[in-house]
Amino acid sequence: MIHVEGLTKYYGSHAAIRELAFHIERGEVIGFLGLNGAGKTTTLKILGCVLLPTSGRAVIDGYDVVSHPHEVRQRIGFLPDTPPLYDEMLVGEFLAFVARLRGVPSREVSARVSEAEEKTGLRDVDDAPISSLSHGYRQRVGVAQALVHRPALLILDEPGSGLDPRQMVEMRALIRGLRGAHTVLVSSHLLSEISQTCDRLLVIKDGEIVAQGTEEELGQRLGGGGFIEVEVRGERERVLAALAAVGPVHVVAEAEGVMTLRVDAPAELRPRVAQAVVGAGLELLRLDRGTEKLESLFLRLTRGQEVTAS
Ligand SMILES: Nc1ncnc2c1ncn2[C@@H]1O[C@H](COP(=O)(O)OP(=O)(O)OP(=O)(O)O)[C@@H](O)[C@H]1O
Repeated sequence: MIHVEGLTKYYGSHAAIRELAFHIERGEVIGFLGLNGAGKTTTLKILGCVLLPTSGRAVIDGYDVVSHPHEVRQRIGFLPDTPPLYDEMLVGEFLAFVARLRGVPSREVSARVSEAEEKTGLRDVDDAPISSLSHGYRQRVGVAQALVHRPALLILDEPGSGLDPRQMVEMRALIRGLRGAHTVLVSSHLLSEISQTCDRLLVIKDGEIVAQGTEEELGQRLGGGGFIEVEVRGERERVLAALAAVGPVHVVAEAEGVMTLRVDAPAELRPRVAQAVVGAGLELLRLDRGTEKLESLFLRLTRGQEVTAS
């Protein structure tokens, strides 16, 4: 769906991105991760036909973004870092306007607007002025305008920007709901924002792709290997003995007979942790995959400590 080769963009003498190369299959949901200034927006604007590259090639659904921008624009929906919303319009009216602009036949506009509102949870604000919406709802309208013409590819530049934690949970659910109908490329500077939403991650640092793969693969490649967090009630020695069968165990906290522990093992071994605890007659209070560590690994990667690129 997206094929990028040697993509480079200079602003004056400064290379915002250098020799980017990656490939995204149809139907994939890809997270594009990098700290502020890493080059995410520059890359996404080139893919969105908003900016021309200095050199290199980006091909979307078989069409080159430089030589065939019209064909590319028909196939993509783009949420830029600042959504292009008209404050004085009503939500439904705005989406209908965008649908017509993107060539949706008049008789289908109303159904497409309803479909976009349904997907993004905007039904209740169809007749609300855009100016009256909260930031979270404005971001949803930004996503709705990107998908109202049913593009094969959705490019979302930091859809989580400025959202509070509850709105962030809703945005993640929204993006998960797009799977199947669209290929999605979504950027963020925080792993936690897109964690568990994406099939694969592309990590960009100082204008270069420094790693790509699933969260699990990146964790392993970065030396993390993943870990499992578990809270158990029971006698200390029995708890430790039961969990040691799964992997190396570290006690994180202990209070009033409840132990919080970290087991150094990949997240897929959670069922084994559960079996070990319950099988030993202990009480399992909580069982989570450890994501904090991956976040810190990601920060290490993007802040510049030595890591092998994939
Ligand atoms: N119009 C411009 N003129 C000059 N330099 C620019 C321009 N736009 C971006 N840059 C520089 O290019 C680099 C990459 O910027 P870009 O906006 O693509 O990064 P980003 O990862 O999207 O970061 P952010 O999340 O802050 O937008 C940065 O060093 C930035 O300062």
